[in-house]
Amino acid sequence: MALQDALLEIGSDDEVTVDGESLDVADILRAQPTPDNCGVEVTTCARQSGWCATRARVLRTRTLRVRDGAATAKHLTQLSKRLSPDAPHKVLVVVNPAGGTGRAQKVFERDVAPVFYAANIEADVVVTKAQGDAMERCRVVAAAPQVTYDGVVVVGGDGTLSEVVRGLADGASTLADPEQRLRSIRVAHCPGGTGNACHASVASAGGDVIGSAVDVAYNVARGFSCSMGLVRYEFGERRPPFISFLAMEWGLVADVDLGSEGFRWLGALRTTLAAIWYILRLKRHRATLSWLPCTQPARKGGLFAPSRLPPLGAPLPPPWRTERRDATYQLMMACNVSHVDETTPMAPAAGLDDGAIHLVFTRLRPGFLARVDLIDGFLKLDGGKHIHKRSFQSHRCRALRLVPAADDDSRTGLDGEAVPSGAIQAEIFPGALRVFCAAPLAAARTAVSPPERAA
Ligand SMILES: Nc1ncnc2c1ncn2[C@@H]1O[C@H](COP(=O)(O)OP(=O)(O)OP(=O)(O)O)[C@@H](O)[C@H]1O
Repeated sequence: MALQDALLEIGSDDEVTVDGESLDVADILRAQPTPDNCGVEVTTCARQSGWCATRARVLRTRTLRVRDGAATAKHLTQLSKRLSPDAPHKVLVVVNPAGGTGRAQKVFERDVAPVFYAANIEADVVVTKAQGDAMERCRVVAAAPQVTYDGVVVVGGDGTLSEVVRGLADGASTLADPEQRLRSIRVAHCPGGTGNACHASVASAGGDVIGSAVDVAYNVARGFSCSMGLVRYEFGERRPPFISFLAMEWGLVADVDLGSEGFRWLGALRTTLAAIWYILRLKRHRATLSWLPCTQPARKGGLFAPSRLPPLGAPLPPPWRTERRDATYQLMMACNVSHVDETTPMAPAAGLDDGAIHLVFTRLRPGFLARVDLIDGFLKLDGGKHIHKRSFQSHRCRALRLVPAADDDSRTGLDGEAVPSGAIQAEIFPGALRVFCAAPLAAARTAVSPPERAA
């Protein structure tokens, strides 16, 4: 094996240098001595540097000169392990070959599997064959008497992740301590779908590069994780509750997302064209919207307990706030995370576990000016600047209720999936899930934003 003409040294303070240049121990995934013991083979996953680099992490293996290969490799391995005591040993990887533009399998093989191999993580890979596969597999995993996997890594879109989260929650619900079981199986989202909202929200909160599956795989390999809230949507007698990690969409946004399902082959262009189409033929969406402001921090726990909300149909006591009955809206989103796809921070202020649902809606006077305003809002979505427009209202809340008017036929979507329209209400459960994330986010204490003052 050819040795590179670079010398690796470990200083007395455990600082590692290669030809005098500092090497971050946290970037080292593997270190092995060469057969002649004159070198060490080091695999790193470090951020690219240089003016034309994207900053995304890159896996790289180099063979470097050292004085004692075996001793150096052992020392490096110890230093690296000390930094990641929670690194997973075994994970379940769920790949959806039908997600997005069908690149998930390639993303896994090219970007994720080599990182797991270098980090010595055992991976059981499930390639889904149809809708529901991921949910069923995760249900079985979470319901098992013993935890088999330290984490589930999704390579697909938000639809697949939604199946994984709901499957884990459903499986965990059969056990005596479902909340503990759900939190014990950490989840990661590698971008392999169209929207990849969860990935984008976690990456943007942790300073990772949005769209980089290598960054996600590195976080998994290191075992860094943080808490994330989940939202439980209730439909009364109509159907069982829905556990959501992402968002509820209603009105124009639901039309754009759900109404353009058949045009997935257009990629990101699908939503742009659909937005123009649905804004031009703007519909009236009428409903009664109420929410419980964040006057107190949300209570921990309770995701698997009976609902704490007043039954659907029962009046809402103060401090619930209600907009006008059967008011006209154009769009309404209730976001649990900041992004609704890789380029759209619909609720830019949303933290991963800030104990709040971020409501965003517009109530414009129907007409030509409403269309102009909405197009302007959509153009500002990329930078999250829509939120500064007067027409876009945003509120942080712990719970919400949406009751469409009797003659309203607007679509409703949960985590990108169409659900039957009708009255719906929801509550946030902070800290219900753990997700793999970048080191700074894992290190930061769970920041629950301060309560809003009562209106
Ligand atoms: N082998 C398969 N064939 C067809 N559909 C599948 C298959 N495996 C999973 N699915 C379903 O495909 C749907 C969409 O997948 P996914 O969410 O991964 O991609 P996407 O919709 O392109 O991305 P996003 O949800 O981020 O917009 C999911 O609801 C999932 O259940």
